Amino acid sequence: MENTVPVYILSGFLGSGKTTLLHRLLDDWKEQNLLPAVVMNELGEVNFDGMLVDRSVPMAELLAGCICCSASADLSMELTTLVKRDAPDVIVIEATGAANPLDIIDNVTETSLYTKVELKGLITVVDAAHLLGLYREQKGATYRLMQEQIRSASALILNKQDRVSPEEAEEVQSLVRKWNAFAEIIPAVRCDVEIKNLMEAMAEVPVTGQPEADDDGADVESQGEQHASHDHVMAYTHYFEHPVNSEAFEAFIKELPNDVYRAKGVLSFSDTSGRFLFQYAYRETDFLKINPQGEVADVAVFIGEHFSAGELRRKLLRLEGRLPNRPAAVRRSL
Ligand SMILES: Nc1nc2c(ncn2[C@@H]2O[C@H](COP(=O)(O)OP(=O)(O)OP(=O)(O)O)[C@@H](O)[C@H]2O)c(=O)[nH]1
Repeated sequence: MENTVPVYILSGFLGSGKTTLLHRLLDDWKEQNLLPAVVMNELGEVNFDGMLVDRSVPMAELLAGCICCSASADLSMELTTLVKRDAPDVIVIEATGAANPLDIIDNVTETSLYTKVELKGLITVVDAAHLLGLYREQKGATYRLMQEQIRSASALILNKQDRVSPEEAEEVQSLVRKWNAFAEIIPAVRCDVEIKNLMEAMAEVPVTGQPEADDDGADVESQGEQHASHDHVMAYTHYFEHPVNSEAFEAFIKELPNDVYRAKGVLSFSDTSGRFLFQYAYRETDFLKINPQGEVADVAVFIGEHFSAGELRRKLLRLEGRLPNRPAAVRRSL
């Protein structure tokens, strides 16, 4: 097909490194004088990742919902609008970490029936340490979703190699190979991969959206539960009215329950100047000093399963020196 815009999907569980890879892809395309466009999807109400993307990159945002179910009609519309309005050379879709890629594949291929887009690849970024942890625990829904994301990939980045030993790296690689016999597996730290090799590897593997069933029969089970696999994922967004003490905030993050597996936010601290983008993924925290453009509130999003949003809210209000006016649950129902 001529004059079609290649589309790449970035998949991978929450916090695995998709945005880290996105920046590397964008830099590479810009170096080649190509105009990339981005579709970003977040479970929360705020697009923190988008704040760090160069303003020259056309962007569509699908917020407060998962692209693979509630936002799927919007995805087609956003793709069509981007192509018509910005004429990009390439489009990359960063799905939420809770998304099942099969639905996104369906959506993009359907869009290509009436808009000149062509799905060229699906890159799944895997947090090697997190996957190994879940494999050892055989932990339910998240583990199955990760399997699904790995099976659908046309290239796999086995990221966060700095968090596993060489023996564990080998163990996780053979596990991933068992679930996906075709995709190139590229081990990486901070998704530092040769983009040219990544693109060439993907060109060899078609994106079928029809993962092979493996010998444990888990595929049949997970296909029947495509949406159920992440229905239980919830997000709580907290808007700050006052700066918080940085040490007290770090202590709060350290004590987050295991059911909160991802958090991000923009914060001002009472004991240090400037504003910070904070990231929390699988018990690791990063703070990056930033200077957001335009109006950006101090806000944090917490993502996980079955955690008490009311409890988090109360703790954060205490950190801010505000007393809770009323419990979060009551507030939502008004
Ligand atoms: N230790 C370690 N941390 C990493 C690596 N790659 C990324 N990170 C950090 O992991 C956190 C999550 O990275 P992101 O690139 O934002 O992950 P993501 O998949 O886009 O996250 P969601 O959009 O929330 O699903 C950030 O704090 C990164 O700096 C790695 O190889 N090793």
